[in-house]
Amino acid sequence: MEIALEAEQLGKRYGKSWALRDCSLRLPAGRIAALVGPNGAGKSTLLHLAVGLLKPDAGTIRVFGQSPYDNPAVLPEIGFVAQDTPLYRDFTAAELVHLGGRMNRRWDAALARDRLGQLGIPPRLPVGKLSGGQRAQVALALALAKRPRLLLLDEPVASLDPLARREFLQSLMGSVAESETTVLLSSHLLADLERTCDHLIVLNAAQVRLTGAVDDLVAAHRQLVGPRHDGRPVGGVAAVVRASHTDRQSTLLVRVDGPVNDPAWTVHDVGLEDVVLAYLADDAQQNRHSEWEVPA
Ligand SMILES: Nc1ncnc2c1ncn2[C@@H]1O[C@H](COP(=O)(O)OP(=O)(O)OP(=O)(O)O)[C@@H](O)[C@H]1O
Repeated sequence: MEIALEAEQLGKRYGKSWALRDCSLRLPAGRIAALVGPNGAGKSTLLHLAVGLLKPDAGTIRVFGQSPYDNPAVLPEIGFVAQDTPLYRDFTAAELVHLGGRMNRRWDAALARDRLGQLGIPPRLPVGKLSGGQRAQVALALALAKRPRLLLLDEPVASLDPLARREFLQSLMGSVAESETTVLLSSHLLADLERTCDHLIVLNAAQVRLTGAVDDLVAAHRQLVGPRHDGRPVGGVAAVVRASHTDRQSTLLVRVDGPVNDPAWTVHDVGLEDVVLAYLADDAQQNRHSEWEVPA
C-alpha cells in the first residue's frame, strides 16, 4: 500500500506553544481524507508542514516518502489551496490559468479551462469581482491543473452556501476519482465530510485524537444505553470515549473490541459525526483553559 502522507512524532512550535505535537499518522494513497478539529487545533499547521511552507521542530513529515521542506523536488506532486483561497484579485481566471502554465512544468490548462467553462465562471472578470464560491472553484481548478498526486485543501467550503458546498464537493470527488489523487481537506462541517471522505484525522489541542479509515472507525464504536454506569468494565468495550448520565440512566459512546452481549445495555450503531463529536467533547471537558478562569 502506497503512503501519500506520513507523519511521525511531528511537532511545530510557535514560541513556547506547540501548535502540533507528537503527531503520528499515515494517509494511504487514493484516499479522500477529512482533517477535523476545533479552531486552533493545528489543522492549518499540519497542512503547511505537508506542503513545505513550515519546517518541523520535532519529528518528521513525508509526502510520498520525501520531506517537503528539505526536498523541493516533491512540491510539484502537491497541490495546495490555502484558507480563504488567496488569488491575485486583479487577474482574471483566464489569466491565472495562463500564468499557472508559466510557473509549473506540468500544467493541464485544458483541464482548468474545461472545469471553469462547465461551472460558468466568467473568464474575463477579475477574480476579485467573483463570488466567494466562484473564487473557491477557480482556486480548485488551478490546484487540479497541476495534476497533483496529493491535494491539500484548507477549509475549501467555509465561505460557500449549502448548495454551492455540495456542488463543490461533488465536483471535487468526480475530478479526483478520475485522476486517483489523494486529498486531505480540513473543515468544520462534519455532515459534508461524512458524505465525501473515506479517511479521517481528528486533531484537538495540537494532538491527533483519532485517525483511520472511516468505515473502520465507525465499525469500532457503539452507543450503549442502560442503567446508570458505575464504571465497572462492560464485556466487549475497549474504552468509554464519552459518558453522559441522568439519575437512573447512562449513555455511553464506546470503542468496542468484540460484541457487547450484556443484556443490561441496549446497543446502537453510530455515525461518523457521533464518533468525532464524542472525541472532541471529551477533550473539551479536559482542556478548559485555566487562564480564562476568573481569579477568586
Ligand atoms: N504564525 C503563528 N504564530 C503564532 N502562533 C500561531 C501561528 N500560527 C498558528 N499559531 C497557533 O497555533 C495553533 C494552531 O493554529 P492553526 O492555524 O494550525 O489551527 P487550525 O486548526 O487551522 O484553526 P482554525 O480552524 O481556526 O483555522 C493556534 O493556537 C494558533 O494560535
